[in-house]
Amino acid sequence: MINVGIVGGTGYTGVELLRLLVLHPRVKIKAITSRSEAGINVADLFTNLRGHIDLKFSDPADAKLNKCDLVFFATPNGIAMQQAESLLQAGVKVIDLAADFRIKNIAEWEKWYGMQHACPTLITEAVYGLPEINRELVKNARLIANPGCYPTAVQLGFLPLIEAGIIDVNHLIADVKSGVSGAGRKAEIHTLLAEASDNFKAYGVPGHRHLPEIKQGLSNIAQKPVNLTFVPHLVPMIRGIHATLYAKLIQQVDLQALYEKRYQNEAFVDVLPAGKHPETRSVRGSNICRIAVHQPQNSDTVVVLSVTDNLVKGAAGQAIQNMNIMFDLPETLGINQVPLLP
Ligand SMILES: NC(=O)C1=CN([C@@H]2O[C@H](COP(=O)(O)OP(=O)(O)OC[C@H]3O[C@@H](n4cnc5c(N)ncnc54)[C@H](OP(=O)(O)O)[C@@H]3O)[C@@H](O)[C@H]2O)C=CC1
Ligand SMILES: CC(=O)N[C@@H](CCC(=O)OP(=O)(O)O)C(=O)O
Repeated sequence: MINVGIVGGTGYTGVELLRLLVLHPRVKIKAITSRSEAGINVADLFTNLRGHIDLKFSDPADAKLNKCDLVFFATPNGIAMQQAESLLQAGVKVIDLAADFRIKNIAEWEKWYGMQHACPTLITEAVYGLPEINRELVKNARLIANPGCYPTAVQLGFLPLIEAGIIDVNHLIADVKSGVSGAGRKAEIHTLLAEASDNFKAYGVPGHRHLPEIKQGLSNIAQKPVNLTFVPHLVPMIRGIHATLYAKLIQQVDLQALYEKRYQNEAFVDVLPAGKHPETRSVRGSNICRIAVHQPQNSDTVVVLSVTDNLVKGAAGQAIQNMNIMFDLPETLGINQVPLLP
């Protein structure tokens, strides 16, 4: 069994990790931390877990994390970087769901995240955990930077086009919508029911912190710098990411065949038949990214639609996918749930 610790067990990604891990046949959850709920039974706070878990939240300072085989950080940015080094030294693997180890250029990270990096020496070693690109590196990793929710949907959507070298990478556009759980469980005015429901707005247009992450990933695939306009939106739904991606074709190929071939061996990427439009509810609660590729009116513009559940393929599910790969388990173990409809 893999002995697992979760730091930040009361946030939305933390409780999603719990929902998936309590039924994972090769995992034993040893510790779940919360500063605000320390001493409280996990199943008293999250009643969906009643009958599945018999643990109390512990304060992060008291949790015996260095006795675990793996620790997930489901914490705000800037927390994992303070503890990763000592855990690795104790032989514990680390998966950070936040952004502490995602960006290789430290000055760039410090600019976007507004803090000094506490552990720059580990950035080179950290593996960006998008298995569809980095599976071989994930296998031997000790430290995983789990991708952001927007970056997962956008990178998987653009990937086949960039790998094939058939689009102009200087003018990429990602128009992306997120449900409000993407903002986390902490109280904030913009996620109040009266603010977020029956409303729809863009935000972060001058610059969102996922922009450098997506550009870094796409530039690695292209093996040259890419230019991207990224516009996130908040939509009145709870879960889900819907990315509409635009690029200019510089070469005509059978796009449907390209996407089907690229993802034919990927358990968690589903390419829809030609002409279809994926819906966020078709992936809700699952680790699947569903993609459709279109070339409207046979013009030179390709439009890709990519949907995920931000809390699963965009966070907890992808983190468990990485864990399965790191521990040489079947990649789908414990995370092949059928999406919830309606
Ligand atoms: N929501 C989403 O869709 C996605 C989120 N992420 C990232 O995952 C991480 C967690 O997100 P989410 O679950 O939404 O966040 P939440 O705000 O919902 O939860 C944060 C959790 O971290 C704990 N925490 C906060 N501060 C500290 C601290 N200083 N030390 C230890 N624990 C702390 C909180 O519990 P307590 O205060 O009681 O200790 C809480 O359990 C974030 O970095 C987020 O950006 C990534 C992809 C998608
Ligand atoms: C809707 C919403 O507010 N989304 C969050 C991003 C989601 C997130 O969790 O950011 P990381 O993946 O980098 O951790 C935002 O725009 O700040």
